[in-house]
Amino acid sequence: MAGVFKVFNRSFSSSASTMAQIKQVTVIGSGLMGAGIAQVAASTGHNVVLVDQNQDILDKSMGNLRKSLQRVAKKKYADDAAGGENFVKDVLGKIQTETDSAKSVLKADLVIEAIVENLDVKRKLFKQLDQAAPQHTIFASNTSSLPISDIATSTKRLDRFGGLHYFNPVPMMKLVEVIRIPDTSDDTFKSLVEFGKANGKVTVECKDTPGFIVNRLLVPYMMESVRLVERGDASPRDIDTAMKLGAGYPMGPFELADYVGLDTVKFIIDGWCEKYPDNPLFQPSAMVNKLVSEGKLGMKTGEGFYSHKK
Ligand SMILES: CCCCCCCCCCCCCC(=O)CC(=O)SCCNC(=O)CCNC(=O)[C@H](O)C(C)(C)COP(=O)(O)OP(=O)(O)OC[C@H]1O[C@@H](n2cnc3c(N)ncnc32)[C@H](O)[C@@H]1OP(=O)(O)O
Ligand SMILES: NC(=O)C1=CN([C@@H]2O[C@H](COP(=O)(O)OP(=O)(O)OC[C@H]3O[C@@H](n4cnc5c(N)ncnc54)[C@H](O)[C@@H]3O)[C@@H](O)[C@H]2O)C=CC1
Repeated sequence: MAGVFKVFNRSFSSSASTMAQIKQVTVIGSGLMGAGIAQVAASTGHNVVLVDQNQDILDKSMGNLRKSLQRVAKKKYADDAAGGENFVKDVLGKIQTETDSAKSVLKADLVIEAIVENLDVKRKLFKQLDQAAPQHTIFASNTSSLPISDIATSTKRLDRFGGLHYFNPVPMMKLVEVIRIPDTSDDTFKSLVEFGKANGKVTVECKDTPGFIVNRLLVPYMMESVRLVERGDASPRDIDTAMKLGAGYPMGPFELADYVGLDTVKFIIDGWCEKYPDNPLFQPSAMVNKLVSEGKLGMKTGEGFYSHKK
């Protein structure tokens, strides 16, 4: 689409190769991923507005973000405690919090959505943001498993829509998958790639295909792990040990599921089961469903497949 839109008070044709320079970033959802994305964006010089449903959630997220920054500072400023403290202060100073999502996007060059993995909720949010955000604002979703097109069609800015898929924990994981839909303009796509690189990440490009690259391979592996347990073939602990020591993975699949969050895991399984009803791998997992119904969501609640209580 070759429309004309405003970038920093200048008019550009979206068909010209002039990328929007991204300085102001709004991150919606301040959970595991949103807080990590906000941290990395602010650490790399961007001004960030971090949004969630209420101030209590935001305060808790900012507490976690501060702890994560302190871990980074400890390494980066190993011999310079004052430098480390300044680093943490400077980064925190670049992050504002907000509970009104429409207000949060008024100055945004880029909005990254990292809310719950539910298509209707994401569409409802983007429809509202589309009316509030300036013309030039690019929208991106961090979805793990939903088609970007299904989210983007809730807006009228398909040419300024794409996927930016970060990995957990965002400050440590080096990859960002950049997803384009057929309508994503070249300028939008380039801006998203440049933003990923400006975050200090390696970017890979992928079409809007289920699970993109990493989750297309990771989800079947994790699903097969839970099937092994459900068939009584091996225990979660032995599978985790086997994959760490036999395949060199930093975490086994059950440790990783607890790390990702079993609520998010369940959203992914349920979504893929609905989309691929004939694939036995994506049938609901009784074990995951039981844990979620008991509120055992993994590390975030202190218990999942394992106990994480200190
Ligand atoms: C099986 C059940 C059924 C499943 C159903 C299937 C559903 C499918 C679900 C798919 C989910 C997909 C989600 C998604 O979209 C994509 C993802 O993100 S997948 C997750 C990808 N992530 C990983 O694979 C993580 C693997 N783990 C690791 O790389 C390491 O274990 C980790 C870096 C997390 C921790 O390292 P470790 O050595 O184990 O522990 P330390 O605590 O010593 O940390 C090392 C080092 O790192 C620093 N650090 C760690 N976390 C942070 C942080 N959040 N912030 C800042 N710094 C951090 C820490 O300080 C240490 O630094 P040192 O200087 O070395 O001390
Ligand atoms: N957990 C993981 O390892 C990964 C998750 N993702 C994706 O990132 C997204 C977020 O996942 P997590 O951070 O794990 O979830 P989370 O549950 O930790 O955080 C989600 C946050 O969004 C907030 N929220 C929900 N609806 C909202 C709304 N309408 N407006 C503002 N805030 C809202 C919630 O209050 C919560 O704080 C999902 O799409 C998930 O699939 C992507 C990569 C890895």
